[in-house]
Amino acid sequence: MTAIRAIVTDIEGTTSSISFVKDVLFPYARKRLPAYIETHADHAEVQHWLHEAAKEAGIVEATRQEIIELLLRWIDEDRKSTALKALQGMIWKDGYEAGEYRAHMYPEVAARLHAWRGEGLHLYVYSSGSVPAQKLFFRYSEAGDLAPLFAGYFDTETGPKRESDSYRRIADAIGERPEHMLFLSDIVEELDAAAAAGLRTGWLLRPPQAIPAKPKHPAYADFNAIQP
Ligand SMILES: CSCCC(=O)C(=O)COP(=O)(O)O
Ligand SMILES: [Mg+2]
Repeated sequence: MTAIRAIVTDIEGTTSSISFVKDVLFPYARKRLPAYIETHADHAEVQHWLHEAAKEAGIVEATRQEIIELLLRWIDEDRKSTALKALQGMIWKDGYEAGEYRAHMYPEVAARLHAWRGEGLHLYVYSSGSVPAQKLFFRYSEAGDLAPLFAGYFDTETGPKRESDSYRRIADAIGERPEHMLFLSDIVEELDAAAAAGLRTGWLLRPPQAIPAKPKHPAYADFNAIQP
């Protein structure tokens, strides 16, 4: 079998629990988003993402209040909007820096990432969370600063996670052939897209989820079960 040289990992449901994202990060951003936008309305980056959100919603002219309500609705719907994710990331920064939370890591993840890195594998992240949010997530993790382990980060600016072209772009960006790359995720549609681009796949089915008798992708209960 072709050697794996690069591992690309999803975050939510793969390295970390869905509940940390949904029950800690999303409510933190939801509570602070209206005030954050009001107080940062003259910041170029905030203006850019508010404009992108309006464009995504097909709104030609909107008041700031209407955009805020739109973004709050998208948080509730867990919409994987690049604009929303960028704004959420800016808000989460304050919470990490103030020590209000640290990113959850499943217990074996940090040691396994260190081991893979020690074996010479190159590690990357591909998540719907913005690249700045991903960097904060691994920098302020429960298992310490894991950010130095990663050679690169990709978000939906590279493309949607359920489209195979996104994985081809990641392969091009890191200069690796798809068959030497392993993509880890909890979402079958993401794994299908990665496999269609020629990547190897690993399906994380964290307990209490059961591993099916004939899984559609190689399936693992945790990172220790993966042998790249
Ligand atoms: C990077 S931190 C927050 C994660 C997030 O907002 C999200 O939508 C996670 O999606 P994933 O693609 O990692 O399942
Ligand atoms: Mg996921």
